[in-house]
Amino acid sequence: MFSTAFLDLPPFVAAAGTVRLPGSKSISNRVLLLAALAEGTTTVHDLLDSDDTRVMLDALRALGCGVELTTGSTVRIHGLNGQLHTPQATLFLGNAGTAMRPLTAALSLLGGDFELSGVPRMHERPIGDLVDALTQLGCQIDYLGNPGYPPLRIHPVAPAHLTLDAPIRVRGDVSSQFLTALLLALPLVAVRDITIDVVGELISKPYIEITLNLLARFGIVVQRDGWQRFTIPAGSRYRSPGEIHVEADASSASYFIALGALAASGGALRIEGVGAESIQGDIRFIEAARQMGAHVESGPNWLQVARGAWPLKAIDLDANHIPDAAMTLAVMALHADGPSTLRNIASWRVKETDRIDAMAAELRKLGAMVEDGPDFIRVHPLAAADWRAARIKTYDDHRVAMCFSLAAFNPAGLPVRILDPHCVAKTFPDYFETLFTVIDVPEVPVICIDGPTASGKGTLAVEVAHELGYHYLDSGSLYRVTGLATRRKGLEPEPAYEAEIAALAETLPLQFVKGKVLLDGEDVSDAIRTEAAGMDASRVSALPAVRAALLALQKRFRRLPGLVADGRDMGTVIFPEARLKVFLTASAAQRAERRHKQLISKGISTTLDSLRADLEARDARDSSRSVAPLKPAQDARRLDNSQLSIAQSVEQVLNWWQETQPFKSS
Ligand SMILES: Nc1ncnc2c1ncn2[C@@H]1O[C@H](COP(=O)(O)OP(=O)(O)OP(=O)(O)O)[C@@H](O)[C@H]1O
Ligand SMILES: Nc1ccn([C@H]2C[C@H](O)[C@@H](COP(=O)(O)O)O2)c(=O)n1
Repeated sequence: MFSTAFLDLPPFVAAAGTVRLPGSKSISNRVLLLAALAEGTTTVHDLLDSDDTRVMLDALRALGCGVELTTGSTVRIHGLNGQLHTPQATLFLGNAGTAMRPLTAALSLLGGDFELSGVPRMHERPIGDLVDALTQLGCQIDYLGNPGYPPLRIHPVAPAHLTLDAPIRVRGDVSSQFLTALLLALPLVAVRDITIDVVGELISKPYIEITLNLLARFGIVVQRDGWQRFTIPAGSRYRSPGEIHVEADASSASYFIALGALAASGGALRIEGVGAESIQGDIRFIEAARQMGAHVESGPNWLQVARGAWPLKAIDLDANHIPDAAMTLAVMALHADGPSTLRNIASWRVKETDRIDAMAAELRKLGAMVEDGPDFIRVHPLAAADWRAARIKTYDDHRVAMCFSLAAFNPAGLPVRILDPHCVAKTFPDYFETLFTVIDVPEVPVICIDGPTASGKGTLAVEVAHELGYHYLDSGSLYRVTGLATRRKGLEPEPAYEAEIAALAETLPLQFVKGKVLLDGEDVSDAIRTEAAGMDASRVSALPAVRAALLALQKRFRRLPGLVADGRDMGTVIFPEARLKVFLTASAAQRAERRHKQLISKGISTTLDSLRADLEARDARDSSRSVAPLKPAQDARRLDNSQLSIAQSVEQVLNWWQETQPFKSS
């Protein structure tokens, strides 16, 4: 997951390959609650691991439910059988509507003292209609902040004091989660038939279908009269199905379906974990994508997508049945042959953010003309000349972030900056990493930092890579490991052994794991950092065959979203086309002092004078060798950091990097 302040996506040109999607959030959180309320143990496979499921799991633990995390994405839930072990708890539910709404209903009926709160946005998301419905039953719930919104306090009520004989009326036109919450919770008290009447036109019906489907898996068969009346039969009891598999998230599939529809070439994009037969309503995104021209095939638990019509065909769609996935259509609409309108999407306004406002504002930043109203959005296509490189605000809304990643696919070849990319953790923590496995870009960005020993290249490069979310290549470590392997083989790091050393370098069993350097599984991170190892590295690095042997390995570090590489010849030989090359220097006295401090802090005793002599000897060898000598690239920016702190050096390089980017500071 990217925890950086922003993530820059270079322009995409093609997409192909296979992605496996994480489990559905809607199914995961419903299954967790049902498993917790049920009798027996439920093993849940392919559970989504995300912010929203984590708050649900934490809440269940706080309520005394046994939660065992087994392998990977499998969780075992020991059901409470409708009886609370802990009738008092304070639950923080983040921004997870799929936890807040159903838990409010279930805990109101279970009899206990509870406080439910969330992040500030959760306290702006309405819950009054659900609280009103529960109050009709006799539940006692207080608002701790604004009436109609969390946080809430739930007071215990004896089952005998609940009024179950009259139909419970609940509004269906604000959020279908209110009805879902009642359907999931009312079997707890079904000593008689309990009827729910929906007031107003029920929105997002497919989500109710998921609820009914999963209730049936847990032994509750709800009788339905159209979409207006639902009856939970007397004597309903939750029974664990034993094992249950969570389908991959159909809403998450929408980004990859769109990608397949947008990708010009490169073959088809295969999506695994969800197929057209899915129980999730958002799978009907396929119909909308096909309507726009996408070529979509499906089989059991898979989808395959390729570009069909181009430009895409504009649509005018009542998107009430696919509220989440429909956001993806708004970005696809930029490539359509006319304006596209998404209607009946008022629920967008009460989601993680006001999604109509958010989508309109960010699409406009890309240069698009957008019209919007209380329950619709109309997006006009964007001509190549009108696209702008935008910094996309994500409003702590995972779907805004994921949708706008698709804007990196544009005819103008412009990058997109996604601000606060970590918001995808709500439902798809590895979204960007997954995206990077299937997209093709003309150029993966590289920043080169070259310079003499102890100038601070490594420190600077690691920090810059961290700020940008880029990969890091410490090319010196490759020569250092080669030097170590040379010694271990009983060879001298000299020209006489050039061929043998090059053969060693070619097949180094090297791994970089969590900042450690492993040689054949052994952690050699400290062994390669001694001054003697540095000297050996310098010697082997002067051998042309060794440099050639390490060339391909270094180039393989260039992966999305970008690379910061440090060494001696990053800008001159390995990545000569890099947009930013920095040649970092500091006075010999400063460098010797820094290295001295560094070694002392590691418990290695040495003297300043010997260190200075060593580093000057190393600089001389590195600069005078015949192949790839240490020297600034012609277009390198020089930075003498003798008088700069590490933070100042990092800031300078990041500023230079920003200067190479087309983003306006809007
Ligand atoms: N601008 C700076 N101001 C003060 N100290 C710094 C600065 N940059 C780096 N240092 C310190 O100098 C020491 C050497 O830095 P670093 O290991 O990053 O250098 P290097 O150029 O990568 O060395 P080598 O080429 O030998 O691997 C570290 O202890 C680091 O914290
Ligand atoms: N791109 C590179 C990186 C390193 N070397 C050589 C020369 C150095 O003295 C030695 C150790 O590098 P360090 O870890 O100090 O950065 O490796 C090189 O020739 N080319």
